[in-house]
Amino acid sequence: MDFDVIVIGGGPVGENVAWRTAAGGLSTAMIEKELVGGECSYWACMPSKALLRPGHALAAARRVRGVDAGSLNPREVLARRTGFTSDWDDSGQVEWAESENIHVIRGDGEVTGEREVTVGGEVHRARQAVVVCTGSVPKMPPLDGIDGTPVWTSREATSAREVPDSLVVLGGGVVGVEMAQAWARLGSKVTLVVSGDRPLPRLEEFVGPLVAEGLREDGVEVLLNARASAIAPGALTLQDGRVVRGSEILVATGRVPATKDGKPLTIDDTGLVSDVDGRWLYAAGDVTGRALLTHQGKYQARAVGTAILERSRGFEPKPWSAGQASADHVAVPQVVFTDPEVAFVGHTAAEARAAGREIRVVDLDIAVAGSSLHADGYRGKTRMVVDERTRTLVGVTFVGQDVAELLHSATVAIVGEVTVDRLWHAVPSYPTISEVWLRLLEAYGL
Ligand SMILES: Cc1cc2nc3c(=O)[nH]c(=O)nc-3n(C[C@H](O)[C@H](O)[C@H](O)COP(=O)(O)OP(=O)(O)OC[C@H]3O[C@@H](n4cnc5c(N)ncnc54)[C@H](O)[C@@H]3O)c2cc1C
Ligand SMILES: NC(=O)c1ccc[n+]([C@@H]2O[C@H](COP(=O)([O-])OP(=O)(O)OC[C@H]3O[C@@H](n4cnc5c(N)ncnc54)[C@H](O)[C@@H]3O)[C@@H](O)[C@H]2O)c1
Repeated sequence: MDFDVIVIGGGPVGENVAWRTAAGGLSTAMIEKELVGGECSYWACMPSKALLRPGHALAAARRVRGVDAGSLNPREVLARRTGFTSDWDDSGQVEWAESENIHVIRGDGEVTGEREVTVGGEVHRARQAVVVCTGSVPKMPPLDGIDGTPVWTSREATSAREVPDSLVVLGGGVVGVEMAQAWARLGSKVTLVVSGDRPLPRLEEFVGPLVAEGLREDGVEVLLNARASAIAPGALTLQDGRVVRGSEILVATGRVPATKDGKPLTIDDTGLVSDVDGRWLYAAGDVTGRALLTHQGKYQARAVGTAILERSRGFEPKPWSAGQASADHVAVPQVVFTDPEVAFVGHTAAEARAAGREIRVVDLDIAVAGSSLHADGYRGKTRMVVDERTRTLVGVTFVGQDVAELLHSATVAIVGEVTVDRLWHAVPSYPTISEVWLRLLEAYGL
């Protein structure tokens, strides 16, 4: 069949591209080989956060004197999680797509020529654009025995129907720390194997140790500088000869783009794939390797959808217009949903220095009236990285209970290029944790 736009991959990113082009009047098909809604809805963001939230609610209640906190009921927690995945049934999302005039095609889509996509032997043509939104897949480390050993990936870790007695988690990235805490709080005996000196190594250096401390308080054994060399059912061998055992082993050592060669599709800010002539092939989301995050992929999707529509009408999108994902370079926000929570946006101090910026770093404990009311003995830290030349923020990190909702303030400040002098006039309400902004600016010297 012929369409104006063909989107390959019906995850959150593909859905958003298709939604935008269909709403703009372009006939749009979306091809999905598994479940419409993608990784995020069924095996990633939603079920992982559903597994974490009950434990966080309980921990929060226990930190307020006078509250008689109960305990977790793992069966109910798992049932609530399953509710968020609609029991791995995508009929609701298919219904939504069709109600938005998106033509859903089931099957494995492949680009077989210019503006041509083949699904199950049937060739479809796109008059305007083909958009690749195929996401990413787990990356397996080169360990002896990895091929013959059944392991958990993030899929099993988010969809398991029972709490394993014990769990070994290999990899101290975001998936590793979130799933280690979720399953530990549900009663599993968890060992987290981290190859470096701290988990979350790409974040500000104070983040990983605080998260490791939180995990240890939940009974997780955190092994640092522990390099794995071999794997067998229920046993992970480290390079120093130690063997770590568990009823399941979760391999959480990163993801690779879902392309034939595992390489990302490099794009410009309108989503056009580099080195392809004719301006017809676009990509967005995890497959581009830009930021493996649902919200940022959906932002790219909105840019791609807008760019396709504008080009179909003879216009060229400009930087920072809705047709370009300009913020990808300056302000990608992310929350790690552990307890303590980690929320950060923009560049770390190390990244800013490496980029040659003249910066000033302000570090503070989160210790304001709002935090002390929020939880007895509240512990948290924050860092603000300021470009001294423009007096604007380039990065902000918060670590502590319930800091996630603080993050958007930092994102707005960075994207808006608000100077610290003007930020001074954004008065945080008393007594909220946002008062930490005032303390940061005072510590900066205002
Ligand atoms: C455990 C875990 C937790 C996460 N938690 C968060 C979080 O809290 N917040 C956050 O922002 N991000 C989170 N992420 C990242 C987030 O899941 C991804 O960034 C997001 O799913 C990317 O969306 P996407 O549409 O690009 O890809 P996907 O969600 O992977 O969707 C791609 C879709 O394309 C389909 N597909 C692939 N190839 C083809 C083909 N050839 N033909 C047809 N269909 C195809 C796939 O079946 C899939 O449905 C998490 C990831 C993991 C693993
Ligand atoms: N809350 C969220 O936003 C959220 C949650 C989960 C995942 N995600 C996204 O999904 C993506 C994938 O997450 P991830 O945790 O799989 O990847 P990651 O890249 O964040 O972390 C992988 C970790 O594994 C380590 N590692 C790699 N090879 C190893 C080996 N052989 N032995 C031991 N450790 C090894 C790496 O040093 C790294 O710290 C992330 O980029 C993240 O953006 C986001």
